[in-house]
Amino acid sequence: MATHTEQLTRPAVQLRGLTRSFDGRTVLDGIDLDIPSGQFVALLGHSGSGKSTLLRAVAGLDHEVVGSGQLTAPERVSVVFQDSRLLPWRRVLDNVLLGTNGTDGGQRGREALAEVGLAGRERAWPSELSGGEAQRAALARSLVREPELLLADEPFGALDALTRIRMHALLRELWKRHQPSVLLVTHDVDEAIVLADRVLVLEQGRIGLDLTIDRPHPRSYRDPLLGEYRERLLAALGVTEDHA
Ligand SMILES: Nc1ncnc2c1ncn2[C@@H]1O[C@H](COP(=O)(O)OP(=O)(O)OP(=O)(O)O)[C@@H](O)[C@H]1O
Repeated sequence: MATHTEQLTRPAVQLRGLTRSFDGRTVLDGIDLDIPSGQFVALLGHSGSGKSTLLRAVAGLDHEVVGSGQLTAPERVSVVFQDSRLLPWRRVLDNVLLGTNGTDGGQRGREALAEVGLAGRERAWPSELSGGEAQRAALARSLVREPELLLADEPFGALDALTRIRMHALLRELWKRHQPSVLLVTHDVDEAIVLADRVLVLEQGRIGLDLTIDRPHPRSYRDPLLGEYRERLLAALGVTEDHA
């Protein structure tokens, strides 16, 4: 049995030898990963490299991955996807409260909506929200569960560039306030280095690069030191910026 000290220092997420194949093709090839409690981690990789597969496994949504290795994750996990997945026939507050016991008359849901800047929109229908507002509502829905781990799969991928930047600030602010561990899947190198304290690159079924971003927050996209991280990540992804 784990001692009290071991429980306190144990990482929020612990993967050992996690493997997943589809039709005989190996997508995750023995992934080892520890995410300390409260760390904000971004996961980069080319399309088809297995980012969503890894996230789904950590979320407990992939039953076939069980038995391929060791997977430990917290009990309270929230997942946010690229589309908000709000139920169109429920008002915004009812969407946020979905799956909660609602014993406080929806108070926590109202607070979560206020936190993401949607106070006053509780009774709106999802169809009345913009894409950015719908993602804010999705974040509010994830918050009411007070997750120890927030998993986000390209949550801002469908938003315009300006909205995305505002959402970056919001996510970071929510993280600072609630301190969940975060695993954010993204295609966007800049998004990863502006938001995360650690960026992983998934390639050929393994973590090819594990980079700590040692810069204070809030980070500026124009910080020249972030440029160095950017180059390392692009190199790990095999991307050259030479368009000449
Ligand atoms: N349920 C499934 N059945 C068969 N193949 C799958 C399944 N889920 C994922 N795959 C395959 O596994 C590989 C990795 O997919 P995954 O969605 O994890 O990649 P990704 O890195 O998230 O890609 P993207 O950035 O394009 O979303 C792909 O080749 C995909 O076709």
